[in-house]
Amino acid sequence: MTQTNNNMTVNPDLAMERAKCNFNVLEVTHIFDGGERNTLQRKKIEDVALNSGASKDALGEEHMSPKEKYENAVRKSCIYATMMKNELAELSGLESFGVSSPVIRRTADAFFKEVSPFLLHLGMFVPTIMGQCTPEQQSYWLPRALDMQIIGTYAQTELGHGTFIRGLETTATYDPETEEFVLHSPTLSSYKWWAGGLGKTVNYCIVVAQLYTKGECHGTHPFIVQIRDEDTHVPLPGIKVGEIGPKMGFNTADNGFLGFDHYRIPREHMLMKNAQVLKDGTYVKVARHGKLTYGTMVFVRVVLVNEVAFNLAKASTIAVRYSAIRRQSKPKPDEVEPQILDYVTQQHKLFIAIATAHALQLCSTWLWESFSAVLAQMKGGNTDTLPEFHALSSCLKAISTSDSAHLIEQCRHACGGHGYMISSGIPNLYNFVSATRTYEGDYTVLLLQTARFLVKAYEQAEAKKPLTPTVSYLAHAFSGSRATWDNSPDGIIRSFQALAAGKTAVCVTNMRKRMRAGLSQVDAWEMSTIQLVAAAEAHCRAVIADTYRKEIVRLTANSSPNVKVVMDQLTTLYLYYWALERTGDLLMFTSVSQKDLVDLQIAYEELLLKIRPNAVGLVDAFDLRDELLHSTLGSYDGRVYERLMEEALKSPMNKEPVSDAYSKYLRPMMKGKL
Ligand SMILES: CCCCCCCCCC/C=C\CCCCCC(=O)SCCNC(=O)CCNC(=O)[C@H](O)C(C)(C)COP(=O)(O)OP(=O)(O)OC[C@H]1O[C@@H](n2cnc3c(N)ncnc32)[C@H](O)[C@@H]1OP(=O)(O)O
Ligand SMILES: Cc1cc2nc3c(=O)[nH]c(=O)nc-3n(C[C@H](O)[C@H](O)[C@H](O)COP(=O)(O)OP(=O)(O)OC[C@H]3O[C@@H](n4cnc5c(N)ncnc54)[C@H](O)[C@@H]3O)c2cc1C
Repeated sequence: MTQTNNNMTVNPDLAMERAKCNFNVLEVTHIFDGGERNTLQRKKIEDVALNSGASKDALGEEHMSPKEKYENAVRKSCIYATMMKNELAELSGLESFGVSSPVIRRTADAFFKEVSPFLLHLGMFVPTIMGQCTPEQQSYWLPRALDMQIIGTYAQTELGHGTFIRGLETTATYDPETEEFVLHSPTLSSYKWWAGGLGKTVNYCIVVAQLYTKGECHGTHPFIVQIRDEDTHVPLPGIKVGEIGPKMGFNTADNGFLGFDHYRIPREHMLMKNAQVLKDGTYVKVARHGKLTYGTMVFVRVVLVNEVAFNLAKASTIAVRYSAIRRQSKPKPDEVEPQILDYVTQQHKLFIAIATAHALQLCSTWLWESFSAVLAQMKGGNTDTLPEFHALSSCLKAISTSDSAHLIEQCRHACGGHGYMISSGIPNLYNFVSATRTYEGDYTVLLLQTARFLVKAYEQAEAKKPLTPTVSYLAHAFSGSRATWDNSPDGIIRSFQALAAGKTAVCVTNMRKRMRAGLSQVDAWEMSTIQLVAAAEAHCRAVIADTYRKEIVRLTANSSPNVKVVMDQLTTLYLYYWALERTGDLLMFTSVSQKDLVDLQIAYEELLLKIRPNAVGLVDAFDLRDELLHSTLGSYDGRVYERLMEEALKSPMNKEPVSDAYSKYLRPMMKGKL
């Protein structure tokens, strides 16, 4: 039976959940939007972009051929880009194209079940122009890129190398005679591979290549390169470009390959903010830090934390709403089948997903603010805070993407068989987010970057030298006793820090032992990398827990009592969950006892029950319109079975009563005539 609510027919179980929610949902929405004003502005943007129906497809994307899917994605990208230039730019308060605006990103998702072929233009091409060009170069390229007169991508990865940037093989050799660079792909493995939009969409790209001048190699540098004619879009002579083929996801992103045959570009097309080649071929290093050319990657790592938090919020909204309408099994024979959300194991699967979406959302805002501060310092020529920020953004990118992918998959498990339907929305979310764990720096590789920093910080702490803020807890690593366990939120966070410090200490001790036994520093490091990754992970969990807790306390200081309670419950749940996931480590590095852990498990289970009545309210507070969810299971009205059937009937397989395959294959086989 269904019930009508605000002119909408709502599933009665969902209506009941909403009636029993005991906190003000809108207040929580405001917290995560960064204030009521932002919520109103976001809603206005969503109304303008989505009310016209321009984001909808006549036929579901999933029923289209790869070519149709791509063309449809380009069609909608063009509609959305035009909206951004006109209606949305002004509304979003952005002077120009909303390169990093989370609201613009969020709204764009309504247009694409997978991704836009323009993602790399906005996500990396434009940011690279902004971050790596001189002011003169910027004034030439940026207006054209922002106005979409040219469309670009970021071509760094090659067939042979993605992680090891210094190993890239594409060459850019300066020719002082003509004042040009000659781009060349000397081997098959030097072909650029993966860049989004490269296959068919873009006419320009940032190419990262080994710079040679006066016979000397100066390492990798970025160049802006035209690859297709601005009018006909035909690839230019000397360019070999195409699409790389079907992938697990990203199938509307036309990821491409690119090779150069002695292809010439003007000298001015090297992006010269950090290093220059003068007309006579003299190489001049401008930047004070050797890794500033990696700046766009750092930017995207920061953006990705927000991106995956948003996608996890979508998956948890779908799975929690579905769990409220789905009834299954009969544990008490005299009662009706319970909503699956009443099962404690289901709550264990889902509430951590909500809490993690909150934790990552708040960490992403905090990370963005830290990034802005680092950029401001670097403008003044000070790069002192960059190593700590690189370590921080690396581990947050690694852990946020990995946790989100895992929890989105857990949301799918929580939806049983129906979660496996493309129309549930969850498979597309998983396919998108699982790629974020790999691109922009693989999980292991980035955690090892953080571990490098941790080991150095540990050595500084050992020498009683000052420590930077995110690792200041390492100063307590030398007390000689195990950290005292205490199950208050602050106590648990201190334990997480003790755990990170303890794991780092073990790594340092083992590496020193191995070196004393005759191993080189490189080999001793390599042999310790399993533990180094674990130390970096522990450090990151301590940072996330600390930031989440502090931010929630700060942001709810003036909230109504029930909002304070439910937000406190969720942060506590997050801390308990991770403490219980790491009991072995806690036993190694803190004074926690077996009894403490048994008590903590019981406290965790009781907390799940306290959160249970507010579960639907909590996901409603993400305020995700149906157009953003793309889900038969997660829509606001909970008409799950009706939507599943409606979607099934749209399948082209249902257009004819008998499939052609019957007369072609089945019938002959069954009649013994094949
Ligand atoms: C509608 C609106 C849209 C808005 C846009 C929204 C965006 C949405 C989000 C999605 C956006 C885009 C989609 C993205 C698609 C994917 C794109 C890509 O994948 S591009 C390719 C990315 N590639 C990588 O990330 C490669 C990973 N590898 C590396 O980063 C490096 O090779 C390495 C760090 C692993 C190693 O570099 P190397 O030069 O070899 O350095 P060493 O290990 O020797 O370390 C030396 C030293 O340098 C320090 N270091 C390294 N990197 C940095 C850095 N970035 N900043 C500062 N310092 C750095 C390192 O710590 C070492 O320091 P020591 O002091 O010596 O320890
Ligand atoms: C959907 C998608 C979109 C992409 N878009 C772009 C794009 O637009 N532009 C672009 O330039 N690139 C893009 N990429 C490429 C991406 O950046 C790389 O795939 C990524 O950086 C990983 O590098 P790799 O593929 O070389 O992996 P590899 O480095 O070969 O990794 C393979 C395995 O080896 C391990 N490994 C590698 N090095 C080490 C080490 N030093 N220590 C320990 N373990 C190690 C890794 O952990 C991993 O398990 C994209 C990739 C995907 C999947």
